[in-house]
Amino acid sequence: MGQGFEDKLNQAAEGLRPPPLRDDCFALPAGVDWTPVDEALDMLRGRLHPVVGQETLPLSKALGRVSANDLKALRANPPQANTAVDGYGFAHASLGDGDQVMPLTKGRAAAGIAFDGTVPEGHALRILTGAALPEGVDTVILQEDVTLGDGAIAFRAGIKPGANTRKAGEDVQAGEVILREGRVLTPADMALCAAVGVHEVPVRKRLKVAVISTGDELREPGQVVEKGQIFDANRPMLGGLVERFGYDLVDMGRVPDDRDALRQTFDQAIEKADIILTSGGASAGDEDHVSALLNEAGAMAEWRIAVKPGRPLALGLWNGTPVFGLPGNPVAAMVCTLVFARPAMSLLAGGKWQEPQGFNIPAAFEKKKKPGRREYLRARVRDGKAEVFKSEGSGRISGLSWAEGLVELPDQAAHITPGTPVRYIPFSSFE
Ligand SMILES: Nc1nc2c(c(=O)[nH]1)N[C@H]1C(S)=C(S)[C@@H](COP(=O)(O)OP(=O)(O)OC[C@H]3O[C@@H](n4cnc5c(N)ncnc54)[C@H](O)[C@@H]3O)O[C@H]1N2
Ligand code: MOO
Repeated sequence: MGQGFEDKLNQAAEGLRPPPLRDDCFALPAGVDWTPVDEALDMLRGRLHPVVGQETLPLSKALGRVSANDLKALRANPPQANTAVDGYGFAHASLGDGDQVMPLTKGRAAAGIAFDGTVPEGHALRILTGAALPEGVDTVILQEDVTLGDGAIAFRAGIKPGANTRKAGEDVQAGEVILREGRVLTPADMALCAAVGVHEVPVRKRLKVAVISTGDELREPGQVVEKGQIFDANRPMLGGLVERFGYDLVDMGRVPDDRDALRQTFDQAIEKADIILTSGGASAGDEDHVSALLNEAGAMAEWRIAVKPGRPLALGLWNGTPVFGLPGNPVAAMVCTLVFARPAMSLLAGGKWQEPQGFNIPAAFEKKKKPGRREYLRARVRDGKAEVFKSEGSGRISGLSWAEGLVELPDQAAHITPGTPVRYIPFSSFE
């Protein structure tokens, strides 16, 4: 290396100083448009629609599926007036004043075994819980409130008309809409459908979600690892979330930091899936091939969302199939999945936009938060207070496992001290 070269280098270096360290290395760069979380969510909400077809399933197979139509009751619940207790039934209008003594009619009414006949005025009939009210009965007295004699009962004055009975259709009327289109069927919904005679349900086909991990450093758990290599933690996590959400997981494995390999995997994934979730390579580094490839496809939006963790979220379409390029850091990948991909997938699956239900509880921690972005902290509730994980490091997977939900801190500045109400969202609220 000659003297000339060194002179040139010195000249070039003149005035060249390393940049000062920033006291907040997450400060928002000037001139970059950071999209607030709510704006990003509104955009997803406005732009996505169902992409899956329909099928009709027997009720027994419909748990967790998305209803494709409004469902109507084929029959009322209860279908006929019946008694809520074991006791004696009669017509209230036939009661005289004061305490009562009533002769019993022969026979009885039990659930599923109707009393065939009319109970004469001034008479009572033995009746068991769930039995349809026979002709001549509109009121039932609890068996504990009567003295049973030979062929007659005695009871105190004061029973109200209709006591201890359920009216036909008091819960659901025949023809009433019981569940709206887009409803994800719960075990309770199964009971409701069954009760009103709905035994077949038009549902959306299951959304198929491809999951891909990207990065040269990744190996499969159980494989031999060399220096610099790590086990792929995001894929089992994202696969687990997809299955919890009730979608079909299409596991596309790991792809190295190689644009052609990723292109091939995307091509294969869109044959098998309705949406692709990738993790890693979402920002704009030399090896961030997810964003580069989506960019190349011309249908890429690199969303720099004002959120922590999870700033780089690459959204794009690969031949019309949506791709969520999640950040590589596992904590960011999970938070972005819950906050952004979860409601988006729900719309694609024919369901409703999902607003996670959070609630305000006192903080058990202290934190000063700067303005300008929303923050999600790994959290759990103990003794009615929100505890947060000891570190906010985005690679601290143990904290994800420790947590049972997230504390959501608002976009603006906040100084949280123990006792300050904070919004806690349990993980279960995202399912
Ligand atoms: N100069 C800058 N560098 C980084 C910035 C920035 O703003 N300027 N943002 C940081 C943030 S925040 C995040 S998050 C990451 C996101 O980047 P990528 O999505 O491109 O992710 P990678 O660089 O591929 O990986 C990040 C990190 O996560 C590990 N990783 C990736 N995949 C997995 C996996 N399947 N299982 C376990 N761990 C995984 C990877 O090894 C890296 O350590 O960028 C920051 N950089
Ligand atoms: O905030 Mo990144 O999105 O560290 O994980």
